[in-house]
Amino acid sequence: MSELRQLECYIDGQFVSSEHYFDNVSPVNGEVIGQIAEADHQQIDRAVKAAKTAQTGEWSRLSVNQRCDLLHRVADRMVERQQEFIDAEIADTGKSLHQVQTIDIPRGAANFRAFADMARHHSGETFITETPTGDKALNYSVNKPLGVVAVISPWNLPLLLATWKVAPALACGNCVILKPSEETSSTAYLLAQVMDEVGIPKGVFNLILGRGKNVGDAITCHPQVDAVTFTGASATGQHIMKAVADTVKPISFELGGKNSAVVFADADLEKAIAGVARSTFTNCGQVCLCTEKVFVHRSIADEFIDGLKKSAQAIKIGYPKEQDVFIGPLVSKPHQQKVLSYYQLAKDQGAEFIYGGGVPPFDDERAQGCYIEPTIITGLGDDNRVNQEEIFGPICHVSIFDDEQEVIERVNNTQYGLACALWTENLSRAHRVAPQIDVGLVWVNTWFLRDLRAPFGGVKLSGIGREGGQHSLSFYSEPVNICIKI
Ligand SMILES: O=C(O)C(=O)/C=C/C=C/O
Repeated sequence: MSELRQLECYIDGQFVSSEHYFDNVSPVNGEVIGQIAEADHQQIDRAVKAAKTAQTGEWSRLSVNQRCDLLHRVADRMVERQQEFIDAEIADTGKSLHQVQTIDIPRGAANFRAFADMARHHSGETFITETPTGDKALNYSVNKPLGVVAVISPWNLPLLLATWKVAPALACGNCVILKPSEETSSTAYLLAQVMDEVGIPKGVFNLILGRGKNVGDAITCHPQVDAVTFTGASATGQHIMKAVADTVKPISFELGGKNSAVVFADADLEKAIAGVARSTFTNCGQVCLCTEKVFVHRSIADEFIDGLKKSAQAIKIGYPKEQDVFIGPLVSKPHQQKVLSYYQLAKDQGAEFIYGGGVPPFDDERAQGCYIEPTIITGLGDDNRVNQEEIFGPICHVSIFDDEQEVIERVNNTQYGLACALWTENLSRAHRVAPQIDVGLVWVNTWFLRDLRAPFGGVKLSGIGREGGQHSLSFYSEPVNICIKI
């Protein structure tokens, strides 16, 4: 961990020091665990220019197979260094060892392998054309890289979400400027080391560190940045969209959510209780796909709520590496204050607290951390701010419904449209209801079960576009139609 005491930018194949640094603070106990560089605009310009130059250098002369073999080597090296990635992700986020070992870090290498393999089969289209006037032509398309892609990644699943975009961007032949969240830059720094060790040509992958407010626009608005892909808060997405509008560059946004879980009377109640507890409290509620609204059928409401409360009570909160810990702290003091402000709002609005509502009474260094209690509330209307605004913490509001059409309308009563989890053992109901929910992802009798080939993204305030499988290959490429007169 000592080498993570000072995180540097990686520009044009070199780790470079910066004039300014800011503290990396542990969310477990509030201690300063290191320093993070803050790039200046000259460094950002150098990184973008290096990426532009690399675009027409050795990287562009590699075959797709050579490029994808290199990305498999990146994955291999990440696996070799996985313990360092695990320790770094935990140091930055405080999330549990179980979560980091089973979700965050394995998906880093998996993202590189998945997109390296998909890119090998990224094909074009071919048409033999005969026009009404008797002209004949061969029309085909070739896929070219966009050029320099800015990847702006969030703090909730740092390595998973950075590689979810860096992998396909590189697999499609682009060069990348990665700007991780200032809250969680350590695994991105290790990724830069891996790129360097594997021999990704200089300038192809660049790491720019710093606080979004100081470096974000300088990256996204840079005239030689050809595309922007961002996962994070909807408000930030709106800001980026405005900032880059004059350059008309392609954007791919996976933004906020206010996701529902619906438990029908014909659900397997035990599975639904466990599934909703998982979709609400995983990663301390800090996943864009997490459940914040639960709709349960009246006939099973008491039993369900009792079961969900017992699940919340059984959650062990503690040190990330403590045995059986399910959740650690929230990512930062400001975020803890934001989530607590919604707990207070719920209290002020007269919500009934079924469980939680405060901060765990740690009497040790964790009292200086960003811990918070898993919370279950009920009694607020669908239009209440608590039920309309993304909280991004371990809290859900439970509402009762009576019939299918009613609950579909209530689930869709939101500005967001990312994910939904339906719990029913009735196949017809599952297939009937799922398409009526205005989101990008519907899970039935599960949650966060992911196929990297499937379209991933949201509608309304939850984002623009889809990534995953062919959708990533399409976003990170420019198809060119070539027409040959024959
Ligand atoms: O699982 C994924 O590929 C993904 O993108 C997850 C996003 C979660 C955002 O908070």
